[in-house]
Amino acid sequence: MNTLNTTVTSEAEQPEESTIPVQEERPAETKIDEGKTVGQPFSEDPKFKLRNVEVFYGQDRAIKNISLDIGRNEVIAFIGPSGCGKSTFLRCLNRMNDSIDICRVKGSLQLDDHDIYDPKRDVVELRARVGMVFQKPNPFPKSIYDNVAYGPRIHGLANRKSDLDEIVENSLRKAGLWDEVKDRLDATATGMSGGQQQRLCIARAIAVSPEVVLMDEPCSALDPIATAKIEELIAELSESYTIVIVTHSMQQAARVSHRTAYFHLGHLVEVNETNKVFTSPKHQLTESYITGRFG
Ligand SMILES: Nc1ncnc2c1ncn2[C@@H]1O[C@H](COP(=O)(O)OP(=O)(O)OP(=O)(O)O)[C@@H](O)[C@H]1O
Repeated sequence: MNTLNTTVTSEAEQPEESTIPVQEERPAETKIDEGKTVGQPFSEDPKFKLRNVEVFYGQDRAIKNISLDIGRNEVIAFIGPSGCGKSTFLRCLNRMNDSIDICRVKGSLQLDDHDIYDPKRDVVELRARVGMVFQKPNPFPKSIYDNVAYGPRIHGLANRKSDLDEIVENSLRKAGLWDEVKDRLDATATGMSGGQQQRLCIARAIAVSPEVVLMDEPCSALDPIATAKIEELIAELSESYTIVIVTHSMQQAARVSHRTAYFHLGHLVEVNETNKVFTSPKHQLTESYITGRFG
């Protein structure tokens, strides 16, 4: 994991600029070459192999010829200024963009060497394998137990009540929530704190045994203590799952991810090991962003 700033602390306590050491020499790359990403966008034996990906909203091209591998059991952070395409690219990975009528995805997107956009693909099954946690916790207005049991029930993962109980308990344990809720599993989930609700959403996502968890700014609605809990959880989950996290917090990217990808105006400008991105960025746009000159 990164060597920059491993202590989990609140963003409020740390101005973004203060912990980012800046290299003495300016990065060599200055221009954006469409389709070219500096650093290490490719890996051996990737979980996701994404090539020449373009995403259009109507006539507008939001993602511009991006190629990237995402490794197995890797935590990769997507960073970049608002509107640069991080969420759009993330949502391609489990076809969440399908629900937006004007959205069109081009290029080759493979999960374990199989086309994610194959028209014959079962999208419900895809989303069980590639789960998602959103910015705002969105538990169902049901009990804590039923939130976690929902996915396993619809996917037929448990034949007996005792099997379902076991899945619910294990998922809540992995999400670091079991001890807080074990005596009130029948209570309604919407009565929990924001941080608890977000951990419940993580438990719900992992209850169907996904291989990948996508997280779109999972801590942006949480206080520093709840944020720290989610970050600890990401570190634990990374032993079993591939995790892709969109974040506006560079400290968070530095704390939780192995690699960081810097997006700019729909381009993937730079990808590298997280500590390299933050200590010796190869592209001037990355450097400008991480040193707070824009974004
Ligand atoms: N549903 C949509 N319809 C039309 N355009 C959209 C839609 N969603 C996103 N866009 C556009 O696509 C571009 C990329 O947006 P996206 O939300 O992916 O960026 P982002 O980097 O995640 O931004 P933020 O950090 O603000 O969440 C922006 O220009 C945005 O306006």
